[in-house]
Amino acid sequence: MASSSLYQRELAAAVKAASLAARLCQTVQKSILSSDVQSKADKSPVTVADYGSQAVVSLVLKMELPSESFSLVAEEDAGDLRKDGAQDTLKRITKLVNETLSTDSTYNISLSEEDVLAAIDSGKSEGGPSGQHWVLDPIDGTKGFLRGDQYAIALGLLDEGKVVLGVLACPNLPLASIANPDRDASQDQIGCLFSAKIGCGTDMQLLNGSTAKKIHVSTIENPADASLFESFEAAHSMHDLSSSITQKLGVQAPPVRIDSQAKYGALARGDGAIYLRFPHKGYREKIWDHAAGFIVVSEAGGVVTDAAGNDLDFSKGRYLDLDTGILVTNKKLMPLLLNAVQDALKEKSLSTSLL
Ligand SMILES: Nc1ncnc2c1ncn2[C@@H]1O[C@H](COP(=O)(O)OS(=O)(=O)O)[C@@H](OP(=O)(O)O)[C@H]1O
Ligand SMILES: [Mg+2]
Ligand SMILES: [Mg+2]
Ligand SMILES: [Mg+2]
Repeated sequence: MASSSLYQRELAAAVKAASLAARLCQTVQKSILSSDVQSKADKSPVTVADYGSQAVVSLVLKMELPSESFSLVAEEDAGDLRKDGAQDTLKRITKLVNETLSTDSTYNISLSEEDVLAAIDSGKSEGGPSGQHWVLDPIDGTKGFLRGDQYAIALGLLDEGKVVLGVLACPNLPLASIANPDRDASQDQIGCLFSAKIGCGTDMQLLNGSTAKKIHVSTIENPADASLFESFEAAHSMHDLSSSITQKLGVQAPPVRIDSQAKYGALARGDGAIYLRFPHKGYREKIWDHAAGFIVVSEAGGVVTDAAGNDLDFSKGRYLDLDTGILVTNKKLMPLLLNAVQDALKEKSLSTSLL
């Protein structure tokens, strides 16, 4: 067990940063305008909320931890916002950031557009195996955010290449199990925050501030009783491959498809027992898409590996170097899951070599 005071200030700062960023995202999601959505060079969407959330997290961490050196590896950068024609968008982001920070009575500041650009661009660190680095996905699941579905603000801290704490704010995740088709959605309390610190377990609280309780992964041992999470977007994970794996395992329930690292949070509290992610060939996973989710699941008693059963290595810079895909489940099911994955991958490579 790690000492309970280790990383305590950092965890409190991370919870505050992610909660304020979630507030900004909720404001934007309520009033999403098509002009708020831009397309990055790789055609993926980015919104005023992605930029605003990144600025808020960066500013709050710096204000809460003023004496510490600051390194942030984050998804977005302000390059497009500095271009001609982006002035109105930048104005809107700056207003949103100032309004969000002013909801916390301890902050009495007014940021300029240049301050906001600088806060966004402070996320350009390369990370790596030495020292401490914050890792941020300001909105994970931007497509889900745009659809009004699940998304997460995902913030982790690396120390000497290892994830030592993580916070996942999931503004649209119900408190009740997301995998239960019989739940009455109109009765749901919505908005969950997961937090984990190395050696200290995982907590969940309502985003609006209820007291935290410890959560644990599912104790299911028979794969027939397990349910599966996977990406909502088929472009992000091969649904046919996870379907052949779950057939081998005898999983009965249909897959639950939700966006973002909300899948890690839902698995950490036992809503489902397996999360499979198989990106199409050539895609390289980024550390911000997994760091917070990884520790939220690990500290809740779960296991996260690549498709060959190797631990994830967050010390290699902005990308995760891994074999084929990501598997998440409890300790009892992992050996069975690994066998099924290996079999399904062998069959897939045989069938493609016959084409
Ligand atoms: N081609 C491809 N393959 C795999 N993954 C990709 C791909 N393209 C994008 N991404 C990343 O997926 C992140 C969204 O997470 P999920 O796949 O879990 O959710 S979703 O179902 O796609 O909404 C998403 O995170 P955000 O950009 O933060 O939304 C991306 O980092
Ligand atoms: Mg993105
Ligand atoms: Mg992401
Ligand atoms: Mg993102």
